[in-house]
Amino acid sequence: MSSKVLTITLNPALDKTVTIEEFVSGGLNRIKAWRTDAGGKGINVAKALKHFVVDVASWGLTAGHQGKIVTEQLTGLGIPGFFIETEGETRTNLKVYVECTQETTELNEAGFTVSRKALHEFIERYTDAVRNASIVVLGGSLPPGVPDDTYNTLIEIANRAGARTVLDADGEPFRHGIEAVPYAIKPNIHELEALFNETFQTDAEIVSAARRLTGKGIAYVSVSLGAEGSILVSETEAVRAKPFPIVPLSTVGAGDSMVAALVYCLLEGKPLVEMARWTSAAGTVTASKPGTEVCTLAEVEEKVSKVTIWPL
Ligand SMILES: Nc1ncnc2c1ncn2[C@@H]1O[C@H](COP(=O)(O)OP(=O)(O)O)[C@@H](O)[C@H]1O
Ligand SMILES: O=P(O)(O)OC[C@H]1O[C@](O)(COP(=O)(O)O)[C@@H](O)[C@@H]1O
Repeated sequence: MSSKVLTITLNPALDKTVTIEEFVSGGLNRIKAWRTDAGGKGINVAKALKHFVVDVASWGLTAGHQGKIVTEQLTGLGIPGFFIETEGETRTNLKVYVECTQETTELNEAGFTVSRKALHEFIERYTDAVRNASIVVLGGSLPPGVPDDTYNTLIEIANRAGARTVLDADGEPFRHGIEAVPYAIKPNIHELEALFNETFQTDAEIVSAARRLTGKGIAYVSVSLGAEGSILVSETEAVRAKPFPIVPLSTVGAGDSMVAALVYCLLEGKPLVEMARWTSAAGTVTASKPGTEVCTLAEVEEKVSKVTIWPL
């Protein structure tokens, strides 16, 4: 394994997106259109990085027939993958897009139960692989059987190997992962608030929360704010990005596209202001696409100048 970027998805999914005109709670909802896409945070990051012509490999755990569909989709996209098989079945994550509100509602399953043997084997192979990676992206929920401190373990291994890490997770796995000091993180505002058990009303409050994290040694904290855009913070700079208007078709994968753009900017050595533009443009382009379809390089390049940026 010698890919420059390694993305890790311990809880992959087959994302099933259904489109309905309006949602009738407690009634019959007829599906107008549906599609399935390989999903899970690291997998989506790999899909976007492949579009960005970055040398990327997608690693993780998998199970069952749906797992084969996911890995076959990755192969079809030309993304090298390595997935340890475990018992059970890869989850289906249902995404409901309601046309009249232009909102996406997500119903994510817990995932397969992972044996100690499968996890141990994965960590052994990962330890070898990170020696050749320049950036490691870790993202998403942890399936049953995978301890909450697993991202902490994986980040420490990558740190020791000299690879930069990017973490995008939630709850306890996120909290533990942060203790290992990843190079960059991309919480959405809800994940940031849950981490500190506080609510943040203003940009200044978000920057000050992010600075508590850069103070621990995390180089970049990118906080996404849905349709409101994002805030990118380093130890010395903070920038607010406001996206151009779109018709949202599915916001699924928007956060993952931001992570992919962040990785791309790190590899390209772009300054923080450019990173803020690229991450915002990538997330917003993906939010304008159906299902778990992610932005391409040409689409993002066309939109970076349309992002409004100001310093905080
Ligand atoms: N409705 C929207 N309109 C415009 N841009 C959006 C919309 N939803 C998401 N985005 C873009 O995608 C980024 C990530 O979205 P967000 O929902 O915050 O992330 P996550 O998917 O990780 O929860 C935002 O910062 C923004 O740039
Ligand atoms: O592991 P989790 O937290 O359940 O999230 C998995 C889901 O998140 C996604 O990776 C999308 O994430 P983002 O919308 O944050 O980019 C889906 O493809 C997948 O169904």
